[in-house]
This record gives sequence, C-alpha cells and structure tokens, in this order.
Amino acid sequence: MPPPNETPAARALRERQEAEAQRTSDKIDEQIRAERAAMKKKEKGIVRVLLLGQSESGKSTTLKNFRLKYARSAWKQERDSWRAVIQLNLLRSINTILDVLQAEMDGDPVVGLNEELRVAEEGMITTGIIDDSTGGGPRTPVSLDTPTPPSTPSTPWANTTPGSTASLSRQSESGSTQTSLVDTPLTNHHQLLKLRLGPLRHIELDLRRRLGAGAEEDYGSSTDTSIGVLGTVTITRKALVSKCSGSEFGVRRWKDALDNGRQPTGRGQVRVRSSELGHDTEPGGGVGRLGGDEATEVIASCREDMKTLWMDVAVRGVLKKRKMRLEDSAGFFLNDIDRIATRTYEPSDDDVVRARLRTLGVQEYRIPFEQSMGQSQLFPGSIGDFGKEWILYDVGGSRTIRHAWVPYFDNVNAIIFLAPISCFDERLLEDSRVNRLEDSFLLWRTVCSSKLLSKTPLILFLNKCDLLKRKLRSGVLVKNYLPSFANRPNDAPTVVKYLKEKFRDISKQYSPEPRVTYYYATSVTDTKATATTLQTVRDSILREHLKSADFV
Ligand SMILES: Nc1nc2c(ncn2[C@@H]2O[C@H](COP(=O)(O)OP(=O)(O)OP(=O)(O)O)[C@@H](O)[C@H]2O)c(=O)[nH]1
Ligand SMILES: [Mg+2]
Repeated sequence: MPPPNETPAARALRERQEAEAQRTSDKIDEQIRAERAAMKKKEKGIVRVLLLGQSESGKSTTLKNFRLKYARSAWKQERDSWRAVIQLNLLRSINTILDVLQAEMDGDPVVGLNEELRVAEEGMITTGIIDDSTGGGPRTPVSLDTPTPPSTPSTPWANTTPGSTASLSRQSESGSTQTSLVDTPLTNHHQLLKLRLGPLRHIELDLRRRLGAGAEEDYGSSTDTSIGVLGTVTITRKALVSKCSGSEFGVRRWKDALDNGRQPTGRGQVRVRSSELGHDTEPGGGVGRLGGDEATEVIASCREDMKTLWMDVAVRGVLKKRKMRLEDSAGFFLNDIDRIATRTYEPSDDDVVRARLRTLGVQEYRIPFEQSMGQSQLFPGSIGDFGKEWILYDVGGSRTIRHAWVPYFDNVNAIIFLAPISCFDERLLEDSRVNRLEDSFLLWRTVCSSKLLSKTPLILFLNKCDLLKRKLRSGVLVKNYLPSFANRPNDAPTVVKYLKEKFRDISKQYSPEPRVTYYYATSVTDTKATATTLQTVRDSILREHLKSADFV
C-alpha cells in the first residue's frame, strides 16, 4: 500500500524505484533460467557409468585405469598420496607371513589332503545356476534391496563352518592332518627374524589409523570368519590372524584416506624409533625427502629383514604347506620391497593401479574428456556435447553393502560388470560357504533381470585372466569346481570361452527384453591392454547412445 499522504513527487519516485527493482528481479530470473537450461544441457551430455561386481573383482582398479588414461593431471596430483596405502599393503603381507610362521611354530594343525578334498568339494558350484547337470536347481537371485543374509548352505557339510577351528581340530584328532614343531623347517634364525620384524605390527596399526580415521568395517564379529581363501583352503582368523592383520582395511571415501595418508603424524600414532630397533640404516640414510614420517622410517630400516623373510626357502615351504598363495592376493608388493621400503619411495603409476584399498561406500569420479566422444574417430562430430564429461560410480562389492547400489540404477548410460574368473576355486570372504564364481553368476543374473536396468547396455569384463592362466598352469582343475566343464582342455582360452558362453546364456535367459552386451577378457592390472579396452568401451557406449537416440 502506498504510504498515507504521499505527495505526487514522492509517488513518482517510489514508482520509478519499484520499476527498477522489478527489472533487476526479472534479469535475475532470466539468468537463473539460462543457467538451469545450460546445466540441463550439460547434464544431458554427461555419460554415467556404474561399475559393479563382487568384492575384489577389480572395479576400483578399472576406475583407476580410466583416470590414468583420461584424467592424467588429477592422477599425477594424487599419486604420492597412495604411498601410505602401498606401505600398508606390504605390511599386511609381511604380518600375514609372520602369523603363518607363528602358527607353524605353535604346531597348529595343517589342513591335510582329506580336508583339502572335502573343502574343494564344498567349494564346488552345485546350485545349477550354470550347471544344470548337478540338478541342484538355481538359487534365488541375490537381492539388492536389503543386505543379503548368509546363503543357504548347499552341501551335506553345511553344519560345519568350512575351515573353522572346530573342523580343523577334528581333522587333527582323526590323524589326517599333521604338524608339530618337530616337523617344522623353521629355526632360531626365523624366531629372531620374527622378533626383529615385530615393530611392523604397530606400524600397520598406525597406518590403518592414519588412513582410516575410524572408517574401517569388519566382516562381522565371528572369530572363525575366513580372512581369505588362498587356493582351496579357508584360513580362519582365529586360527591364524593377529589383531593387527585380521580385517581387510577399507574406507568409505578414498579421498579422505588419501588426504589422511599424506600427513605423516596424527593422533594415536605409535612411536617406534628405528634407532631403537637396532636395524641398519638405509645407504645414504637420514630423513627422506618425502617427509621422513615414522612409518616410512621403520619400514625402511626393516627392508633387509623383510627381504630375507620373503626370500627364505623354509618360509616359502611353510607358506606352501599352509596353502598361502600371497602372490595371487590383493595388494601384493612383496617382490618390490627393495623399491618400496626406502625413505624416498614415490609410487609409480603401476603401483597405484595395483594398490588395494577396499571400497565401502560409493565413490563418484568425474572425468572431463578433452575430446568429446562426438568427435571420436568412430563418430566424427555427430552428437555435439554428448560424452564430454563422464561420471563413474565405483561401489563396494561385498554382500553386506550391495543394497547401496540400487539408487544408482536409475539414469545410468552403461554398466561395467566385473567378474573375476580366476576365482573359480575360491570362496567369498564375507560368506565362506559361497564359491566366488557362483556369486558372480548370481549377481550377473540379478543385474540382467533388473527391470530398472532393462534398457541399460551391459559391458562384462571377464577379469583376472592373468591370474587364471597362472592358476591353471599350476595344475588346478576347473572341472573339480565346475563339473559341467567336464573334460575340456584345462587351458585359459577354453575356460574363458566356456565362461563367456555361460554369462551370455544368463543374459539371454534373464534380461526382460533383448539387450546388447559386450564381453571382454581382461586383466585390468595390465594398464596398456586395458587402455585399448577402455577406448573400445567408450565407442560402444557412444554407439548405444546413438542407437537409443535413433541416430543410427
Ligand atoms: N593380477 C590381477 N590382479 C587384479 C586384477 N584386477 C584387480 N586386481 C587386484 O585385485 C585387488 C582388488 O581389486 P579392486 O579393484 O580393489 O576390487 P574391487 O572390485 O574394487 O573391490 P571392493 O572395493 O572390495 O568392492 C587389487 O589388489 C587389484 O590390484 C587383474 O586383472 N589381475
Ligand atoms: Mg573397490
């Protein structure tokens, strides 16, 4: 309302001011509208890709390959921050070896041949998901809506936890397993080595605290949960693992971990001085130029002892006897001790790609491509801004956190599904009754049959082909775990072809409507080969977009 007794001059002034205010407001509205439209246009051009697959299938490693190839400057900036993660990976392996040596020295029973066969039989795929000949009938697809409860055991031995302390002791009582200190090749020299490397346990804890800031998640509280399936045998945490190396380290946000890893000091840091350890110092000694933090200092001073431990023939013998194939495990850096255990260690691209940092939450990475896909060689200049920017979503793959995937199903342009095919003889870390390959098949079936994803192109990476080759060469027989493989040649090309067909059959049978699926045999730790695959993947995703937009 105009103020009372307004003079004509005051009124004219007020109206001028009101008109001016309106013009400014309209201008702002127009600007907001224009920004929204620009944002919408840009968002429309963004390619969203979701990386799916069980834990340790290689999702994060694939993401790293994308970043290495297409986001070089961000990659370079971040590279040094991986140093603490790689040190942690190395220490985890060393402390695992020390745990095994302790078990050997304590005369803990070793799984004997009978037990091994029994465990192998338990780990067999018998549910019929890919192997109708077994008559087991398909399992229920893995639900993504709620955390998956432990699966129904499918074998007559269901009432005993495979590899549990109980079952091991029973074997021991029955005499089919053996070992005592008397049999051991270990000597006082190993005892001494173990003592000298003792401080590394504190350093592992220190690094975990520093990187994790309390973000760690354990695989439940059960003491007989497996810590890993190396070969055919599940090794129990209770039987083997110290408080330090018991659970695998994981974080909800990589960025936080990497930022924390950059800072050498922090609360709760364990103080161990290399001078107190009595180790020789590194040639050239002194404080390293990367900051000289205590973890680096202690690791460097333990370098020779770590090398001696890893190269020791008796230690290798004990690892073999106790079925520990560390070479195939995640974050394996034992062959790089010389390079890593120094005060001036700087991670290489390859180190970062191979470093293991378990994902617990969902990581989102934006990759702005310098050259849009519209200008790619395959489709010159045809689709404007589409594909100039990608968002890659990397999720945690263990069963307890798969329900977090579903919100990302909406509005994705493609899914890259990773199935590690070398793990046909391994079991899930989070449920040691389930064969890992079988879990991948069940998960693939769930993804294929999802109505939300019925129009989403699927790209399947049959991953870890390098490990598959190595495993087959060492004499592990696929037919022992996958009866329908029968007497086909036990070589990598045959196995890859066979499994690819099985994945293809599931896609055909369970997809709500016909869909395009691309299949690649990969070893995503091989960055050169993966770069070529990613180029093809980019072009495939573009092709699918063009098809859906009726351009072709
Ligand atoms: N040798 C070999 N190792 C691989 C390959 N792919 C992944 N790895 C290793 O396997 C480990 C697990 O890979 P990640 O990429 O962390 O697995 P993920 O699927 O992200 O696992 P979560 O985060 O637990 O869901 C890492 O140490 C990788 O270096 C492969 O093709 N060959
Ligand atoms: Mg991951």
